[in-house]
Amino acid sequence: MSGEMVKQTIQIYARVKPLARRQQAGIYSVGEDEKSASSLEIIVPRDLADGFVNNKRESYKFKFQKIFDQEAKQDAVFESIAKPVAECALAGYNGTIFAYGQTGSGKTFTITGGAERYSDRGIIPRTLSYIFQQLEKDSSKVYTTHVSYLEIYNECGYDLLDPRHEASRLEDLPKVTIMEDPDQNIHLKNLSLQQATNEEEALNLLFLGDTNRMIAETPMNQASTRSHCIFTIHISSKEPGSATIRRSKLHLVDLAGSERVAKTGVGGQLLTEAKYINLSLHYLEQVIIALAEKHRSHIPYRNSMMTSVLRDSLGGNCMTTMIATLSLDKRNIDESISTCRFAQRVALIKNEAVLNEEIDPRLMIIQLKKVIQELKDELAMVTGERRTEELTQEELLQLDEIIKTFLEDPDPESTLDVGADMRKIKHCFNYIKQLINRTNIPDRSLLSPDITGDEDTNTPEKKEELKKLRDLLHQRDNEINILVSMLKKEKKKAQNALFQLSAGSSGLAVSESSLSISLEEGQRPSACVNVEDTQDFGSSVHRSAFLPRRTGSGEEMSLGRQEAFEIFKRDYVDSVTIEDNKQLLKKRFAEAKSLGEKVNEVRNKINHLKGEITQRHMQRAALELPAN
Ligand SMILES: Nc1ncnc2c1ncn2[C@@H]1O[C@H](COP(=O)(O)OP(=O)(O)OP(=O)(O)O)[C@@H](O)[C@H]1O
Repeated sequence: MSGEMVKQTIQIYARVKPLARRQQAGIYSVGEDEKSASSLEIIVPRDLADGFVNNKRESYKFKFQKIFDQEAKQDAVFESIAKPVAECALAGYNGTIFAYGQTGSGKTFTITGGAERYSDRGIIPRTLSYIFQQLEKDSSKVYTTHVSYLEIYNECGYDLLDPRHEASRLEDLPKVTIMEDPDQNIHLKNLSLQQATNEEEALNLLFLGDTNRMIAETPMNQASTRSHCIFTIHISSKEPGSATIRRSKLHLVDLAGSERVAKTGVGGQLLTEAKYINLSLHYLEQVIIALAEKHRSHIPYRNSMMTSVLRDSLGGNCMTTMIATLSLDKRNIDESISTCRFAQRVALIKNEAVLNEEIDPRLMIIQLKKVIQELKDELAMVTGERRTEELTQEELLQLDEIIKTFLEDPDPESTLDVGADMRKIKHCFNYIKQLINRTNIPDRSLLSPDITGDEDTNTPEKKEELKKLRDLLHQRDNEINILVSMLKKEKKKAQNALFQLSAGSSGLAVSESSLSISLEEGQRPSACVNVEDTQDFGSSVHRSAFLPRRTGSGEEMSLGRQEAFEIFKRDYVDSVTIEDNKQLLKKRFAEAKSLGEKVNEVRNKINHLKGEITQRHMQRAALELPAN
């Protein structure tokens, strides 16, 4: 892990549920006293406090990031609370949003949503929709998304996406268990990660999980108020060709109802453990108390499954947000006060979210292999150890290309760099030796005037002549260079023309003919180059252009070349990029295909309707005729 870190306390929000018709309103007010905070004041009514020795406070004030009052709509809640967390998850940070409150206060409504109206969709479907919209827009990265849906009931974990839910009783399903690795990372056994490539697939998984949650619920077992549900979106992203992968998890958590067995006194004195309905919420509170205390080294995460699963979200590597759901009618004032108190403690917890980056091992291996080869070559040079295995066909072709470029380069400063490999250096010498041997220049003194040792060259006239001849040679060299570059241009033009020609006849022919050119060039044996050949740059192209076209080029490649091509494909540094782009292309193709199918369907419908209309017209015309 590396990269940037964001330190942030857990953000707390409150949401007040609208009053039901017969409920008596409690007294509270929402104040926007500061720029980045709001406050909620709850007044304890006199009649509730009656009967006690009344020296207790009557008004309680709590601070939240923002308070959503009764009329707040789902889209506003999503925009303020969930969108920023979803953005962080897209950027590679972990995020958690959890709803905490008493039974019936609107946790499920806020996290999942109501089923009656589309506008009642909660945070999970809206977040999925937002995330997939963003992924569609960003073609600079390759994204993979998975979801998982965990239910914790009575300290046992269940996979809500397990298809066996329908047929089996909850007790018979395999339990999700916690495993901890040596680095203290939590892994969940028996919890499935299902890939979702688009919003629809992800929503189907959410519905499947919600259905499974309801199946397990019987009148005797009001699981939803007693169980915790954690819907997790797992996102991984990578730039094509880059070795770095970012992974993030976004937990959307609907906790169990937080109410206590016996109502607390209005003052809210602490109750003993036994009075908690839900022991795991008690342990959650313990963790939060421990985290809020300074200098506490031991945090009791392990006491419950829920705190173990959410360990990263509480005082760890995560951007966490809590929504306190409140049912502020008169009867629930004390529960609301205890929910708010809990939230105030949660707000003290500091998290440190780091960018979750890791290196893709496939690309790392390719890069390291290259480095190893370079080091081996250098080592062989230094130790004088000879490398005996023959250079491959591919290496020889590459070398010839480098030598040719070097020889053609008019710049006298240019160097021939083939790396620290004795075999390659030898090959270069051989190449140049053969080149010289094959140039049948009659006057050898022109080739290397300094080593002929001819006495006559010392006379002033001879010297003058020699200088002239050298100048002439230099001039000729320049002319040759100009001609060579002209030829190259012509070659390119010819190739382009060839391309256009073939493209005109069929798209496939283009790739075939261009392949035949490269093969033709590649076939020239590297050791038999002569000056005539090297200067006849255009010839191979022209020749190949009129050669019969190869069909099924792959079959006609020699075994060695085919193998070399496979190796090249595998080891080419951009192979992963190409692979990634292929995947993207495949995805786009599938999208285009399904759109095409839809268009066809609609077209068929239109045709069908047209047919019906024509028939109606005819019927009507037939009816009207006798009347006229
Ligand atoms: N903001 C809201 N607007 C409209 N209806 C709401 C709102 N909040 C909650 N409700 C309704 O109140 C009822 C109870 O809410 P919900 O089931 O979300 O509570 P809960 O806190 O999840 O309860 P439990 O702990 O039993 O799961 C539901 O019928 C829900 O539709």
